[in-house]
Amino acid sequence: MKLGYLGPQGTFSQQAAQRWIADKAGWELVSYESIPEVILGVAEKRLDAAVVPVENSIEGTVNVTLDMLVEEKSLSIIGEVILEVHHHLIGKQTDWKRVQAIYSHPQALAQCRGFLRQNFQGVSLRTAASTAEAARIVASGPDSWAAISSRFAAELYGLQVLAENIEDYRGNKTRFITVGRGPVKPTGKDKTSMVLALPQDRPGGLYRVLEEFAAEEINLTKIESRPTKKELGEYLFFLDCEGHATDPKLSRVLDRLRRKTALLRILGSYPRDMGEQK
Ligand SMILES: O=C(O)C(=O)C[C@]1(C(=O)O)C=C[C@@H](O)C=C1
Repeated sequence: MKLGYLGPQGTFSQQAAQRWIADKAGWELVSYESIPEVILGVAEKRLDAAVVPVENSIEGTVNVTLDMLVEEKSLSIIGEVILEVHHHLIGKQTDWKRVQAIYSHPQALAQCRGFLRQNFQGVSLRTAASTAEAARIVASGPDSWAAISSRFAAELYGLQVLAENIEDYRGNKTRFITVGRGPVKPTGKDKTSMVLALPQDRPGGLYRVLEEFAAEEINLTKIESRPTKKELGEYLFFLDCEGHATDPKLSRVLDRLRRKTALLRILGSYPRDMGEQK
């Protein structure tokens, strides 16, 4: 079975993918160059599943992942991995004064924005397809280039560490989801993700959705809105809650929501990552 991830070797996505298969047999990892390509790989059945980042504790949602989940209707979420993310400034040499360009993935640059503003004002910030790709670029470029990447990538691409743990807030975590083909059996410690649209713009529309979760005492773990892309001010709502869609309480809620929404799609019920969650 093939599990896709955002490569090249040494990305946080690879670490998350390795965590997801740690207790499973028969999976091999396949590297892709972008998040859309890896998700399409699953939709077009070249892959059995893929691990992709969906949100970060500092920078928020990875929009492309949510958008592709809506577009690719054959996909469902079958797992999650929460990873602690520590960024390091790495390069061919360790003198900060010689750094003229810093490469990284936009999410990583954003997670270290304060550090960069304080210490590298005026230095050119350049985006790369992933943190490991940034390390790879720096390894084959001049000494004045540096990358924001993981320690693992530094070792892999033969680079040195100029500064450690440069993320702007401690406890930086990224949540990844495994996108594949469902359904997944209940484990008793599950989470359900869904996307919905309200029938019309009227007072209390979202409240009437949320009251159903409150009535059954179901804990919501996330709510997020994304534009429908059709009309300014029109939104899709992404909700995550505790429980499996087949649990009696949650399936009662979902039945009632079907009558209260213009669109309701269950993106998946899957085991929660309890590993790094407090
Ligand atoms: O570039 C990587 O290493 C990735 O796996 C991507 C990614 C992301 O898009 O959020 C994953 C974890 C970190 O939040 C930074 C970058």
